[in-house]
Amino acid sequence: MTRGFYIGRFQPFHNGHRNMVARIADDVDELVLGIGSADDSHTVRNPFTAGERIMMITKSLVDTDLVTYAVPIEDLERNSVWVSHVQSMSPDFDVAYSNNPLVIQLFREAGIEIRQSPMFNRDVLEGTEVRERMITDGDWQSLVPEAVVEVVDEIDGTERIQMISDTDSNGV
Ligand SMILES: Nc1ncnc2c1ncn2[C@@H]1O[C@H](COP(=O)(O)OP(=O)(O)OP(=O)(O)O)[C@@H](O)[C@H]1O
Ligand SMILES: NC(=O)c1ccc[n+]([C@@H]2O[C@H](COP(=O)(O)O)[C@@H](O)[C@H]2O)c1
Repeated sequence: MTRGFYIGRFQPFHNGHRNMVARIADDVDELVLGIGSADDSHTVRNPFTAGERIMMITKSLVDTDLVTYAVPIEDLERNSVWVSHVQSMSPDFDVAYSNNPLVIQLFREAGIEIRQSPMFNRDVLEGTEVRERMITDGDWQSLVPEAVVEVVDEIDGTERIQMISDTDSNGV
């Protein structure tokens, strides 16, 4: 039995993430999805709470063969102890997945196997692009699983991000 760990902010969970999970499913039996920056929400870069992101992920992955767990991971001031922090919150895992250079470096230094995947259609499958389209009333729905559209609608997510973008000067 192999268990993987895939960390991301998932703001929101989009089709690039969904494709990455499908690819990871070829390697492992179980997958822990780490909800990064779990303590952040209601900003333009991190509009959704950890709980809302867990809803998006759980509902998007109901039809996968994998056993999945979503675990919130708060940010820390110290990168040097971040991997230990992740391990303290997550079920044990054999291999980690990320395309983020800092995350890759930190897992490597901790002696944990880390695998990257190709980027899927990265010109549009990017959280920043999805959030930008939400703010400008563009077509963000085609970039995310149907279940994410339903969750964003349930929580009035586009109204939230549009309101925040008027007051949060930190950009998308
Ligand atoms: N289109 C994609 N194909 C494959 N992997 C992706 C894709 N988009 C993001 N990832 C990877 O998924 C992980 C989590 O990504 P993250 O939640 O930061 O999304 P993002 O699209 O990079 O978002 P943002 O634009 O908000 O920074 C990272 O390792 C990231 O490189
Ligand atoms: N020191 C830290 O808290 C630390 C270090 C590396 C990554 N992270 C987090 O891991 C996640 C990585 O996900 P992304 O690949 O989506 O950026 C982010 O939430 C990021 O904040 C945190």
